[in-house]
Amino acid sequence: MKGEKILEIRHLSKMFGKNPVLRDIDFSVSSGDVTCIIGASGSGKSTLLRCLNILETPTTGEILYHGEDIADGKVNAAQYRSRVGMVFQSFNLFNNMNVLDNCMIGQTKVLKKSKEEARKNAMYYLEKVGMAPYINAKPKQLSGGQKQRIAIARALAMEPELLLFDEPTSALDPQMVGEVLEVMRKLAGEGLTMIIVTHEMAFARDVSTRVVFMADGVICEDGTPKDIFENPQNPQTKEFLGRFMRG
Ligand SMILES: Nc1ncnc2c1ncn2[C@@H]1O[C@H](COP(=O)(O)OP(=O)(O)OP(=O)(O)O)[C@@H](O)[C@H]1O
Repeated sequence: MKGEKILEIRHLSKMFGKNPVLRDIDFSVSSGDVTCIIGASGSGKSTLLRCLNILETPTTGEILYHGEDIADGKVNAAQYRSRVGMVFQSFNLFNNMNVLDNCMIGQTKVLKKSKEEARKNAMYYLEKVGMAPYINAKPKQLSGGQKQRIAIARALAMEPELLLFDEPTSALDPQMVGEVLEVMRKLAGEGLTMIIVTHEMAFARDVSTRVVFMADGVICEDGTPKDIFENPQNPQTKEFLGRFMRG
């Protein structure tokens, strides 16, 4: 249901050794939100996203998924990830499988769907990202932009409640960035709930419903794209966006 709270993060901190990478993070995500997380390199954006996908364990704090703490080591990570999916910078496709099998395996193994149903579903989402003609190809035969569109179709085929994107265009050649952003823009338009860590400021400004600015492991500012891009309040946000505007 639109507006229903999906994730609530409370007092989340993460240390790598003695290095505090996330400090007292509080924020929540509701159905229909398209949240872009922006900030300088090393500010902790990817680490936060990885905590939300149980790829990192917070040092302290809670991550509540519909009220249940997923940071306590007790949840079934594969089941959770079928509800809260993730798209990675480096695609993470199975290179020995063709495109169709990449988009079916999670559905048959984790969701226990029949092959027939999984294939139908995979085709639907491959169609959506414009990759249906490539079902028999192996990832190594495809461009970075095509691989990322398959990774997105694979994640969508699980029909997640929330999809996390960790710098999905950072590993792509410039001419392929647009094709992936276009797919993401379409998904946002269709109401998919997304959290996107990105350095694509124009995308954050134009597509998101909400922008979170991070610096040094802290959320400095959290608001609408208009708030953040036209009237930032925090000096670090101003400085960061000023640098971006100057190119
Ligand atoms: N596994 C790890 N072990 C030790 N330190 C790590 C690890 N992962 C990340 N870090 C450190 O945590 C800090 C935050 O990294 P993170 O990748 O979350 O930042 P980021 O904002 O996503 O940066 P970028 O925009 O460059 O991807 C950095 O100082 C990084 O070196």
